[in-house]
Amino acid sequence: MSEQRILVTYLTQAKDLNKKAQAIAVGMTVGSWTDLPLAKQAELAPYLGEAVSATPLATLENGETRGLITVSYPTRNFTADIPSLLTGIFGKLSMDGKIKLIDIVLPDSFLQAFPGPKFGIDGLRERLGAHNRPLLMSIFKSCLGLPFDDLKTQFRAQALGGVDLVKDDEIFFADDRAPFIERIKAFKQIAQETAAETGKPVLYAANLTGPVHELNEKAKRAVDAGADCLLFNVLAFGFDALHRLAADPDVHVPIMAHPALAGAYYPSPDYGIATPLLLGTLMRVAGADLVLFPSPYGNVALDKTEALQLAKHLTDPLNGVRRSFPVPSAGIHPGLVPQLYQDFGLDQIVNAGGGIHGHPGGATAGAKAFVAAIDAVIAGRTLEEAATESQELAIALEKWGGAR
Ligand SMILES: CSCCC(=O)C(=O)COP(=O)(O)O
Repeated sequence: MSEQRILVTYLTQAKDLNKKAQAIAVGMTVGSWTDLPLAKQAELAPYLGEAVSATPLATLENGETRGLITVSYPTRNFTADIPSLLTGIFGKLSMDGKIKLIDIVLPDSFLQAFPGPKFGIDGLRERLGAHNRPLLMSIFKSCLGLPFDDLKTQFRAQALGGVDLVKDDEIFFADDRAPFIERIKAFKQIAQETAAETGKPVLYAANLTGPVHELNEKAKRAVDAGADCLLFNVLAFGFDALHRLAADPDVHVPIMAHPALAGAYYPSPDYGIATPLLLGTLMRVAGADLVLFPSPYGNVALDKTEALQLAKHLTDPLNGVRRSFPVPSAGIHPGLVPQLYQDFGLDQIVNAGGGIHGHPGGATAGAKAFVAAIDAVIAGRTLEEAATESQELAIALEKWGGAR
C-alpha cells in the first residue's frame, strides 16, 4: 500500500502559484532536487513533497496572483507530534514572505498517534447528565490577589445560579492565597453542598500552570485531590504539552483549552495560522475536550465565518477522534443566547464572566438569567416571553439588551 500523505493548504501570493507550490514542496522537504544526480534523486524520492494544486483567488496590482496552494508531505518526514508537524510544514516558511497556513488534512495512519479528547462532547454531557441543551459555564472575575474566602463565596454564588462549570481566569498563576490543590478540594466541597440545594452538579476547571516538565505530575495531584476539569493555556505551553496531558491515562479529567496568545497567530490575512486550524483541528487532535475561542459578537470578536468553521473543525467527523466542545466566548450576556444557539446549535458551551458577575443582582442572579435564556431557546420561546417568568432574565435584558 502506498504511504499516506499529509495535505497542507496555504494562502499566498506569487507570480506563478504552481511554481511556488513546487518550490515549497521541495524546499520544505529534501531541499534541492533537479540538480541532484539521478541515484540521489531515487534515494530521496520517498521524502519529497509534492505540489497538489494551485487555486487563484485574485490578481494583485503588482501582477502577482493571490491564491490557495496545496502541498502533500510524506508522513515518514515527521515524528508523531505537533511540533515536528508544524516545523516541517511551516517552520521557516512562516518567515518567508506573505504566506498563511490554512489547513492540514492528516491521514489515518498519522492521526492514530494522537489521543484526541478523552471525554469530548459526549463524555462531558455524560458526567453532567445534561444531554439536550447547550451547557453553561461561568468564569471567576477576578481571581488574582483575592483572599481564599472571597473565591469560595464567588464559587458558591456561581454554582447556586445553576451553571454547569466554573473556570478559573487564565491569568491565575500566583495562587499563594488560594493554592491549586486546596482550591480544588474547597470548591469540590462547595459543589457538593450546592448540588444538594440545586440538584445540579457543577464542575470546577482549575488553571494548570507551572514548569512544563512538572505539568503531568501536577495534573495527577489535581486528579487525586478530586479535580473535575483542567484549564490549560495551550499556545503558551505548546500543543505537545496538551498532547502529553491528554495521552496520560492518570490525567482522566476533561481538559479545557484557553486561546490565550492566539491573537499572535491568526488575525493577519497574509501571515500566521488560520483560526479553524489553530483553535479547531490542532486543539482537537492534541486532546482538548473543550476549546474557548472569541465569539463573533463580543468585545474580542472573531470573524463569523471563521468562528463557524472553527466550531465545525471541532465537531465534524474526524476518523473516530472524539468531538471537542466549542466554547464561543468574550462579551457574552443573556441577550446573545438566541444568536449563539442559532449560530452554534445545541453542542456548545455558553460561557460568560462579565455577563454573569455584572448582573445587578450578583453572580447567582446572573447565572439564573442565562439558565432562563437557554431554557427559552430550547423551548422555542423568545427571551421576552421567558423574561415574564424570570426576573433575573428581565433585569439582564434591561441591562444588556437582546441579541444584536
Ligand atoms: C477571547 S476568548 C476567552 C474569553 C475569556 O477568557 C474571558 O475571560 C471572557 O470574559 P467575559 O467577561 O468577556 O465573558
